[in-house]
Amino acid sequence: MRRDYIDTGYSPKDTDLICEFHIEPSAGVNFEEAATHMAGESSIDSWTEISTLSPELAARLKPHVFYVDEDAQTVRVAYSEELFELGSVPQVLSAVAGNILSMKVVDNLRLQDIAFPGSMLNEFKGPKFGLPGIRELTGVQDRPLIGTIVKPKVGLTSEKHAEVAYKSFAGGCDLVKDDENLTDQKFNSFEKRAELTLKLAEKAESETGERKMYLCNITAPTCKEMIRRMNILKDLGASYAMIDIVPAGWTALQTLREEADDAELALHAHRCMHSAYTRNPRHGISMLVVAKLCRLIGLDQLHIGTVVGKMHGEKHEVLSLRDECVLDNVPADESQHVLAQDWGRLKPMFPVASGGLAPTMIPDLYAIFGRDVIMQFGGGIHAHPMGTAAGATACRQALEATLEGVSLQEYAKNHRELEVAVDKWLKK
Ligand SMILES: O=C(COP(=O)(O)O)[C@H](O)[C@H](O)COP(=O)(O)O
Ligand SMILES: [Mg+2]
Repeated sequence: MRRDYIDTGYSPKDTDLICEFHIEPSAGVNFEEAATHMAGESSIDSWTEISTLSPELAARLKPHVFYVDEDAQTVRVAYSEELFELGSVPQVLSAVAGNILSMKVVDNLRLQDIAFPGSMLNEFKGPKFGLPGIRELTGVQDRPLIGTIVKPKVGLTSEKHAEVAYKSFAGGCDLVKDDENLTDQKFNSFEKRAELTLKLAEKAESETGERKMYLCNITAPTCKEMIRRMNILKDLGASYAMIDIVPAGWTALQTLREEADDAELALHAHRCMHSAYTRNPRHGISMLVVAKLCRLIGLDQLHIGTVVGKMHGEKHEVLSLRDECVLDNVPADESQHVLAQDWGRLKPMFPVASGGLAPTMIPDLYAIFGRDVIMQFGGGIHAHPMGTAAGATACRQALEATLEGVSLQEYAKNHRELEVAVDKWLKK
């Protein structure tokens, strides 16, 4: 292992890929030793001196640990772009989030953020629709979008699934999605579900005069099957496809983005399983990195948390995720371990807030996110005492009240569905 990776006098080149790590050395290992091993193992080196690593090669490709803050247990590393297959997310992760997470010299190690150089951004398509394109597609320009997830998560027949989706659309939802664990089960085959639900989405469109988007889950055992399902949606006239990004994997996402380009399908990124590596603030990979990789590859909308719902995610973290989705230029924020990122030509993604939400939380959600958010209510719609359609209507009424600056209680006086939702969910 070379000893010259710590290099606080180094100023990163514009073409360098920069990573910020949280690093906790194991007992008996000093901080710089751990950082040195981490830098070497994530680039060109091994655990011991290797005769095959010539000084010339090392000088060209060695990483530079240019920022070291032992008190904050934080280092930043600049990597030459030559170390990477510029258009490959899997290869980047194999380098900067691969072996190093397993090393004995650290007790904990977390990849907090990656700042991508322009040379890498140019290798990726980014979102095809993105936030502006989704507003175009749905015809909803000046308010948050309201979505639901058909519940129960799984178990309904295709006919029943389509019926629940129709009621959600008719009641006022802009989007209806499959749940993350519904793909192609015997009780509800992908093809039958897609066909029946898209037909009823169309019916709801003609009845309501509003665009109605069905997000069918194309997560599949192989990329070939995923693409076949995507093409079925395209042939059925769908506008969207949904994918479980973590179980499906990064190669699948890059394949999907390539194939979806001609299919003109907006891509909804469900992030189930992300907590396997994002939840521990001391070890793993941050959700910020996941979000940035999704924008780089080109998903159009991404779950980022709710602050007020059932899933973990503090407000500052959720807002950092929101900014990374929507801003063209993200400023550095040391307190949140966010590196500066210029997104160049890559479009913004639509943030999605979902998980444990009830219609009565809409004022809080709007206060947190503003207009550019997709608010998704699963139980919050399908547990409404008057049924699914009323649950969706209660969400639209709560949103109308919020946008008009009227309290829910006031607005509920002449909006029955909201009144029932307030009785059920507003903390007394
Ligand atoms: O089905 C739901 C929410 O259903 P419900 O509204 O009934 O809780 C989603 O899978 C979660 O939002 C995922 O969490 P996250 O959005 O944090 O990834
Ligand atoms: Mg779900």
